[in-house]
Amino acid sequence: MTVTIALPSKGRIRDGSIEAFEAAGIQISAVGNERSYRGRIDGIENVEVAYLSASEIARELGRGSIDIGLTGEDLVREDVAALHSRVAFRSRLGFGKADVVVAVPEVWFDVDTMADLGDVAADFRLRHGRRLRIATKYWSLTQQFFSAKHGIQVYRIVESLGATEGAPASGQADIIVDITSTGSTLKANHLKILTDGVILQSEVCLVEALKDRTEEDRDTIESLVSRIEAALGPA
Ligand SMILES: Nc1ncnc2c1ncn2[C@@H]1O[C@H](COP(=O)(O)OP(=O)(O)OP(=O)(O)O)[C@@H](O)[C@H]1O
Ligand SMILES: O=P(O)(O)OC[C@H]1O[C@H](OP(=O)(O)OP(=O)(O)O)[C@H](O)[C@@H]1O
Repeated sequence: MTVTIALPSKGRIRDGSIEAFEAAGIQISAVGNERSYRGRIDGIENVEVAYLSASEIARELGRGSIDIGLTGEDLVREDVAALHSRVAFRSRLGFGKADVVVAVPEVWFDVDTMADLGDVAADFRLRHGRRLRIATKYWSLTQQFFSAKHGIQVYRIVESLGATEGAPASGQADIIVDITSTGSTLKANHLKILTDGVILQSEVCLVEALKDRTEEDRDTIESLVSRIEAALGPA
């Protein structure tokens, strides 16, 4: 059998992923020409490398169509349903760090916590004739955090696939749930993070799809995981 390992083909976590493999002494060579989206690991016969986008890696891990992948924890937690039965986070790799946060307009002076926001959400329809709108691409993380964790049930998610921080100013939403690293985009858009509004501290992880495997494939995976862990640290 063949073990398929997926690495980001582009974007902000691509270079760090390649460096992680180099640090572990794992050499990848392209199959076919230099622009090929498939590769092999030198010295290990039964491994195929697939280059996919960060969010495709999360999705394919959930489907079990790849065996291991390097991608952001936020994307895996957002995209994979029944997470614990489908994937295992094997190592946290220490790069691609960013927080998924709840942010509200700075001018909401009396709203600093999720409890304050819960009060606002409860009164919103009475005051404004509609539910509180949250702009985000993180539907699932938002629902888990608002409904399951904080018991806030009355809100509406407005899907936003880009420039989410602009949604409150443009009137498309009231508040946002988005990723932040330096905080400068939030600041530029006059938004503040609620004091208990950090939903997830994400970073790039080495993630394994949970499925039945031959002993040889399991050994191959364990050997790759331990080489990367030795170079970059365990989960
Ligand atoms: N400042 C940041 N802004 C957005 N994402 C960040 C940031 N810092 C780290 N990340 C992480 O980078 C990952 C997304 O990377 P990137 O946006 O490059 O992917 P992509 O290839 O564009 O994704 P897609 O699969 O949607 O095309 C996420 O896991 C995210 O948590
Ligand atoms: O906290 P900061 O350091 O300001 O980073 C956060 C911002 O960076 C990303 O957007 P980016 O402009 O990179 O575009 P993208 O949404 O296409 O990834 C992300 O979506 C946030 O908007």
